Amino acid sequence: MPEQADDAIIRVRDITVQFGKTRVLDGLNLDVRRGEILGFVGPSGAGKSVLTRTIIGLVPKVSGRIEVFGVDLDAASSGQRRAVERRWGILFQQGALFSSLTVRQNIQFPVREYLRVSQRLLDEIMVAKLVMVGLKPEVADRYPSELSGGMIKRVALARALALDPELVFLDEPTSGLDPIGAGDFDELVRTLQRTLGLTVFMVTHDLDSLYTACDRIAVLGNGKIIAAGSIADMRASQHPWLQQYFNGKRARAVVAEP
Ligand SMILES: Nc1ncnc2c1ncn2[C@@H]1O[C@H](COP(=O)(O)OP(=O)(O)OP(=O)(O)O)[C@@H](O)[C@H]1O
Repeated sequence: MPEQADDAIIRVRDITVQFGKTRVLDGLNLDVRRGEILGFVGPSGAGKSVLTRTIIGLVPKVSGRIEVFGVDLDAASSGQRRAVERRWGILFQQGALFSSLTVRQNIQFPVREYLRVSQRLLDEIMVAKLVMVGLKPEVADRYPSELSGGMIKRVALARALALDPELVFLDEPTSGLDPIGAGDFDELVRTLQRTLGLTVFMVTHDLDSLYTACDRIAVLGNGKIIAAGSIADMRASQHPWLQQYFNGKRARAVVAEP
C-alpha cells in the first residue's frame, strides 16, 4: 500500500503501464517528499526509466493517477500542466544533450520554450547555471562532442536547472563516470539540493550515490515498489534482491566492511 506522505511533491497511485502484452508497472504506488533526494533502484529492465517517463508524461499509462505539486496531471488543463512542467527539470539517461547545439544553446533551450526573455538575460541565466554546476563560462560555445563525459553530465544538469525548478528528475546521472567524477557529481547534487531546496528523484545503479547522496530509497520489483526507506531499512530487509544488492560484495566495499 502507498506510504502516505503529507508533504509529497509527487504522488503516484496505482499506476499500470504496459507495452503490448508486457506489463511493466503493475499498480505501483510511490510518494516523493518535499526536499528529499529519493534514490530509485531495481533490477535492470524493471521499469525505472518507464516510471520516470510516465510521471513526466512521455509514456501513457493504462490506469492510475499521478499528482505533482498537488495537481492531478490527467485532470489538469494544458495551461496547468505547462505550469507544473515549468517547475521541474530533467536530466535524461546519458546526459542526452542536443548534439547539434552548443552548450549555450542547450542550456537556453528550456528557457526559450517557457519564457520570453532577451538574449542578454538568456546569456546571464546560462552563465549562472554553468557556474552553479562548477563549469567555466568559456565552455559555452563548445559542442557536446567537445566535452568530457563528466562535463556533459554537468551541462545536462545546468540545463535541468535552467528554469530554477523545485523538482529535478535525474536518470542515472553518474553512469559512465569514473568513481571520482561520480563522487563529485553526487556531492554537487547534494549541495544544490540543500542550497536550492530541491526535491530530487534519482534513478541510479550507483551504490555510492545511494549511500552518500540519497535521503531515502525506493526499490522497484515486479512492477511495484517492494521497499521504501533508509539505507538501514534496505540493509535490514529480508527480500532476496535487497539482501544481495545492499549486503552483497559491492555493497560491503562501499560501506568498508570486511
Ligand atoms: N517504448 C517502449 N516500448 C516497448 N517496451 C518498452 C518501451 N520502453 C521501455 N520498454 C520496456 O520496459 C521495460 C523496462 O524498461 P526501463 O528502461 O524502464 O528499465 P530500467 O529499470 O530503467 O532498466 P535499466 O536499469 O537497465 O536502465 C524493459 O523491458 C523495456 O524493454
